[in-house]
Amino acid sequence: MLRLPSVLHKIHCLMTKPFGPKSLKMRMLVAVLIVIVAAIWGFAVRMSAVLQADLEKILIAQMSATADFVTADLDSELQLRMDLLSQAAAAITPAMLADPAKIQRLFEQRSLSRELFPNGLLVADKNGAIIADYPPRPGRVGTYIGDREHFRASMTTNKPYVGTPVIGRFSNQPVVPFAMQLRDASGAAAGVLTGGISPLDPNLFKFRENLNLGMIVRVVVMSAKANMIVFADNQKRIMQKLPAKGLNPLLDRRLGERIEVPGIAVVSNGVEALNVNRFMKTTDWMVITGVATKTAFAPIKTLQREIYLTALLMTVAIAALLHLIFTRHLRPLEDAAKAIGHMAEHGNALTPLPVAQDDETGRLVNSFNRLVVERNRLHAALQESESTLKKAQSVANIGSWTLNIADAKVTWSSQTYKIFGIPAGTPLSREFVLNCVLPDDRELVSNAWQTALRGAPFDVEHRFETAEGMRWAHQRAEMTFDDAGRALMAIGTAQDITDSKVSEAYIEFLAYHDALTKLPNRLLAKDRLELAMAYSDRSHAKAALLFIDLDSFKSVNDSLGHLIGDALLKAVATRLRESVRETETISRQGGDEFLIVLSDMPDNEAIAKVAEKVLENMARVFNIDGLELFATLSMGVAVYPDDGRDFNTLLKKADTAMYHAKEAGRDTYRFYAEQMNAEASEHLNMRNGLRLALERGEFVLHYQPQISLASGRVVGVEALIRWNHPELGMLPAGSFIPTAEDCGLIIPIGEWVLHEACRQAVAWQRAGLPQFLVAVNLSAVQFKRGELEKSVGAALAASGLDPALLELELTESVLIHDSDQVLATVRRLKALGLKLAIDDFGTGYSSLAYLKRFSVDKLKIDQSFIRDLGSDMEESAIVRAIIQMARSLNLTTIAEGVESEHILHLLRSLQCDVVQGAQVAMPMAADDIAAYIPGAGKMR
Ligand SMILES: Nc1nc2c(ncn2[C@@H]2O[C@H](COP(=O)(O)O[C@H]3[C@@H](O)[C@H](n4cnc5c(=O)[nH]c(N)nc54)O[C@@H]3COP(=O)(O)O)[C@@H](O)[C@H]2O)c(=O)[nH]1
Repeated sequence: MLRLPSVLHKIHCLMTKPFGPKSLKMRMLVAVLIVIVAAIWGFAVRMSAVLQADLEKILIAQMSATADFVTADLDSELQLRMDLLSQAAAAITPAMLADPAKIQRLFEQRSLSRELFPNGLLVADKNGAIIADYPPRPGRVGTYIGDREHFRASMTTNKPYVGTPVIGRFSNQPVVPFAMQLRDASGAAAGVLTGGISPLDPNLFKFRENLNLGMIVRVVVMSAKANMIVFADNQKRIMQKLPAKGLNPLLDRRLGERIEVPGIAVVSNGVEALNVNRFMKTTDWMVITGVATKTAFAPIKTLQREIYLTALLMTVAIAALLHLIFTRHLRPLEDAAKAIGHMAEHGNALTPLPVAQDDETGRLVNSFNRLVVERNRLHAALQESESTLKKAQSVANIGSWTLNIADAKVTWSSQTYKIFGIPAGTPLSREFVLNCVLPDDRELVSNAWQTALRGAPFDVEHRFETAEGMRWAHQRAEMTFDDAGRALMAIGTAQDITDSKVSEAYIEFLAYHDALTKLPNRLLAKDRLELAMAYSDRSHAKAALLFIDLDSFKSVNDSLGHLIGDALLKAVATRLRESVRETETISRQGGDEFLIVLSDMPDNEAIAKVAEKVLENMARVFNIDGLELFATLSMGVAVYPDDGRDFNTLLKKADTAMYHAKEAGRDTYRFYAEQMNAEASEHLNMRNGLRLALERGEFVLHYQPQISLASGRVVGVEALIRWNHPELGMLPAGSFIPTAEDCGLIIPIGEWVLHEACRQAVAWQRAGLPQFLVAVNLSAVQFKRGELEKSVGAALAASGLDPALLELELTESVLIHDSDQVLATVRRLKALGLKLAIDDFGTGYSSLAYLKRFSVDKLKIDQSFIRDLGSDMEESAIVRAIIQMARSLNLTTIAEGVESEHILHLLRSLQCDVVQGAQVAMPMAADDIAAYIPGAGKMR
């Protein structure tokens, strides 16, 4: 598309070069001049031609009249001589032929006109010998003329005959001979009478006297038969031969066809002449009268010159006049063109022009002015959109570029310079641009370019170096082609896609790796195990999958927070990596679970060695954020091909083996054994069973009494859930609570426990039992996911139990989390008026701070300390410290797992407040409590 300035420039050029080949004025001038000059000159030429034709006609008429006159005159002269000769011949009798003297006398008596035949008369006998002459000349008689043409012709005809001019044998001058046959008595030719006259004789060509031939008219008489000129104005030409055939086509035609036609021809003296011809009646002679055209047309030529000169003067005058008119009328147009040209050449802003007159030019300028207004509006809009585009490109980090194929000229937008880290304005070339591409990617870019030259879209991603390091660019271009399919120009964009490339790479990395530890994920582990299995098939070695689960990681997470938990996981990943060959794969499954893929293992012993090394490495203390932590793990091992031939089977079996390692006391590993499989299915069955148990009401609560050491009375009971399994009988809480926590069923189960315990407590009171606390265990899961306050409130409301008789047992890990949410929940629970006991106290991260903050009422010292109380000094010290600390905080202490009198005694000496355990009473059904309490009114 032409841009407006270039269009303006063209208009300007056309208008401001008035005599250039593209000048409108010149073209109009030339066009009008052609019309006028054609008319003038057409008229002049036509007039000149008509005049010439008319003059020609007049001349031809004049020539014709002259020719007719000359022909008639000459015919009359010849006829006169032929008649005279006939009469003379008739007078010569046959007898006179026999006696020539008589003929002589006859000539003398008759005195035949010498005027007509100045050259005299001759009589020849039939043999051609002259027998008489008049006037007699000595020596003439006896002369032979039988060879003359006129003699021979007359011997064959009985008519007078005009012969071919010859040179007279006696006069030695040209002679026109006349001849008449003489006959004998039998009428046969007996001789010839001849008479002669010179062609120069004025008596023969008398017309000369009667013709005012003037200077211009010429007369020529010629004999076709004799092929010579008989008479001519120019005497030298008399008896000359006629022009050879072809030299004068008009003459050839006249003589050949014997026609009388006027015409112009170049005659034998080289002069062009207009002439007419006539044939004589008395002989074959042809008379031509003519006039030299130069002379004849002289007057008309002068006239023609006058006409042409007038036409020329008129042409010049009209041209000048037209030029003046056009200049005057086109001036406003030229002025407008100059002004437009000025704007175009100097890049001035386009401004409307003054309108000089109300005609086509005025309308043109008006249209231009409207165009200027519209163009200025569009220009402003374009500038705005260009600036928006520039901003958008800058935001999107997109630059643009062009490449002219013919001269390899490259242009870059400022953003493109910025993207490639090259100072704006640096001269560019195709080579320079290619050199910006990282050497490794140049072939890729070149190939893409070559393909684009053949019509495919140019779309390539490549790397390039900048001062800040390697970056990625995405270049796209569209090519324009000529009609022959040759590439002309490429217009493209360049975008810095480094960020998206990095993200892409990270996303790709994340598809196969764990974001936290950067270890391969399950997918990649699967892939690696499959490679290891394929290798084993070839090498007859073994492969192994080690399933690792950290022991007690949950409590680390719960007690120290996720940040520490994450840091520990990363440190564990490093330890695992240190434990195996570099070629082995370590993978994180999520949470605290890891996999190790071992390949090329000769036997199980080698696999066990790796497992032991892992455990050994884990035994060292971890320093996480200044905290010294110990982490152990449980590991299950499945071996290929012994335990399975695919990833999923091996994973399942390694998982099962890992559970067995856990059950075996943790911090150990187990190879998979078939027996384990059955147990794993049992675990699975249990989940389903728990769900059904809740629906079918198979849960029951047993209650374990808690006795005050001071009073010996039952001060409380701990509600402990039991599953009355239809096939397996009464199952203890420890056998299914962890599974219920795992699968989330602990929420509805926990709610049931709360309702049931509260209901039972009220039932006991109603049955007249003394008041005592009912302690209900709460799982951390309930705290996190359940709506605990609602459940507790609902249980209290439903049962009508006094909240002061309800005690909730929480493990330390719940409180240690110390989040605002936990604090708020605990405070709201406490606000209900119930009691709070810390279960398993001493096993976690015991802290005085949270005990105060959460307004804890009771510490329940863990069984593990109580069990070894008598034998282990350290444990005794711990129990003592806990009891003293509790006293200082005004908290009640309760010892659980009291199994002997000895321990009971020790606890009493340590001033523990309450005891619970086999030594006192094992958990029992609700009905048994009613029976137990009155009897146990006082402890022994
Ligand atoms: N969230 C809930 N947890 C519950 C619930 N009911 C029980 N539990 C928790 O399950 C764990 C195991 O409980 P259980 O199998 O019921 O064992 C309890 C007692 O039977 C047992 N015990 C009591 N005295 C002795 C003894 O002298 N020796 C000995 N070896 N064991 C004894 O101790 C368990 C009570 O422990 P604790 O809660 O720490 O007081 C257990 O952690 C229960 O908390 C429930 O409804 N919800």
